[in-house]
Amino acid sequence: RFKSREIPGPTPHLFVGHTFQVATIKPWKYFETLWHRYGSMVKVTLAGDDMVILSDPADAEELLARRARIYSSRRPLIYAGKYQSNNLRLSLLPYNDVLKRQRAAFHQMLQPKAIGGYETLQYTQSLHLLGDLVRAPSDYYLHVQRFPASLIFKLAFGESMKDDGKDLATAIDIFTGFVSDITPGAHLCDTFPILDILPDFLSPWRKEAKRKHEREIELYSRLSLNVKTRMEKDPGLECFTARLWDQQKRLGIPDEELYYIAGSAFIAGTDTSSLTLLWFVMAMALYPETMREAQKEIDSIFDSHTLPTFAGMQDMLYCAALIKELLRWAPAAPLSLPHYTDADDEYKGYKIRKGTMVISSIWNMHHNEDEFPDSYTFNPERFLVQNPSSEDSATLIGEGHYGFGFGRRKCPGHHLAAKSTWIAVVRMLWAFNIEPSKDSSGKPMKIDPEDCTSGLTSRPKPFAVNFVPRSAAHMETIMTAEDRI
Ligand code: HEM
Repeated sequence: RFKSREIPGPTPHLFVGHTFQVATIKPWKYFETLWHRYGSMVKVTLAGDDMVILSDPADAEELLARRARIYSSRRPLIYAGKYQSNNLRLSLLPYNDVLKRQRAAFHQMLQPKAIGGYETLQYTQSLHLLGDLVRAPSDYYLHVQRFPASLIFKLAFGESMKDDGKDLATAIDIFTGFVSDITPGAHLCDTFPILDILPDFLSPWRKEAKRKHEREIELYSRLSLNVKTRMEKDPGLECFTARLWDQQKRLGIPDEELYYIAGSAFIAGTDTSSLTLLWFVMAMALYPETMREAQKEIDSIFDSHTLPTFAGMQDMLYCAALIKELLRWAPAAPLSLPHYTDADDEYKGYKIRKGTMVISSIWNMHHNEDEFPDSYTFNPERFLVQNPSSEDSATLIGEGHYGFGFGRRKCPGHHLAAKSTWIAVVRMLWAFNIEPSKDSSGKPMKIDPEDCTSGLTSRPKPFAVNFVPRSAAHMETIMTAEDRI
């Protein structure tokens, strides 16, 4: 059918292809070795299915953005079987009408014009983060994750997340399960669909998928129905789920789909944003010079009696560069999310078949030494530009790296993520020095960026750091501001 050549790649094993190599931990590391050996387009197979790994952003731009008509699909997990999560969860939907209406709903909530209205909430939640860090600095790992979770929870459901931590724990559990389920090669039945014909008693994964679906739908439906009840008393209630209920009839959204749209916002936004902040804490402990440089800039605008606000954002070029570098150095989703082709295609003389899984390796793109010299070092200076364009800072934070993906499936939350990360980072650096903890002999304890989780997203495992207040005046400002709300 094709006149063109096959994309280079390692020779597949009989029947299983590269299933067992790809499924090893940190697949982005395996793909990094393939990139160095075979070049920026590599093909591997999972038991007959093609997987193409892109390591050059120009190829990803051409295929996933310019040829988006062919390259924007996704595939439900065979593993999840008949459970609704498969055909309702935005990030797994093929390119169809359900996806278009879900993305339109997300766009309404997350477009730049809308997120300007969320600043007050970003101030309150980041102030709570500072307060938590003053009261219990050793629990930083939890506080830092709680900040985006409580922010997005309030945006999605119009109320504060309960203090008992139960909803947060369930959410962390849901996205931890999801990111491991969707990792290429994670479940054998997704690699060998033939296994799906086995009866239930030989298919333990079906029971597990059912249990996960029930827990998700319990959380999402409880929260969404609660919004509906509150809207009866308060028709002007402002939140994403309230707008979804308003539009339900017009857009023809069934109840279960509505629950999943609301829940997806919470889950997709929380995991990526929270782990990005954990990487930030690690970067500051590893690169104290960078921390001091950012603090110099922050101090030139906000004294110890003034909590940082977005008013300084446009002028704080070093902090903007630091956040870009954070998204480059530690991409939340090192392999983005897979895109699937809906038709045969040819590119650069290579054949790409219908049904191919196309992976943009953000990890490899961010380690291209020509574009990012000394790429394993955290160095915001690489993003410092003399003449920034007139674009707003939240837009600028999303540029110059590939951390939010490509084309029609690009992250719809990137403006919100840029601003939330900015306020949390700037306020933490304004208030604290972040330092590695010392062992009993007074030596700084080892912090290793390689010690991180593996899956679709990657977060550093807990590491020992101290949040040291920069002055009594800073702490006083935090406490007084918290008392006022
Ligand atoms: C630092 C924070 C974040 C990072 C690094 C990030 C990164 C990504 C990436 C790489 C993708 C896949 C893009 C592709 O397929 O090409 C994605 C998809 C997605 N993101 Fe984000 N994201 C972040 C925050 C958020 C937030 C705050 C929200 C919502 C409140 C969100 C909602 C989504 C959704 C719904 C998708 C799936 C889109 C689709 O399948 O069409 N993300 N994100």
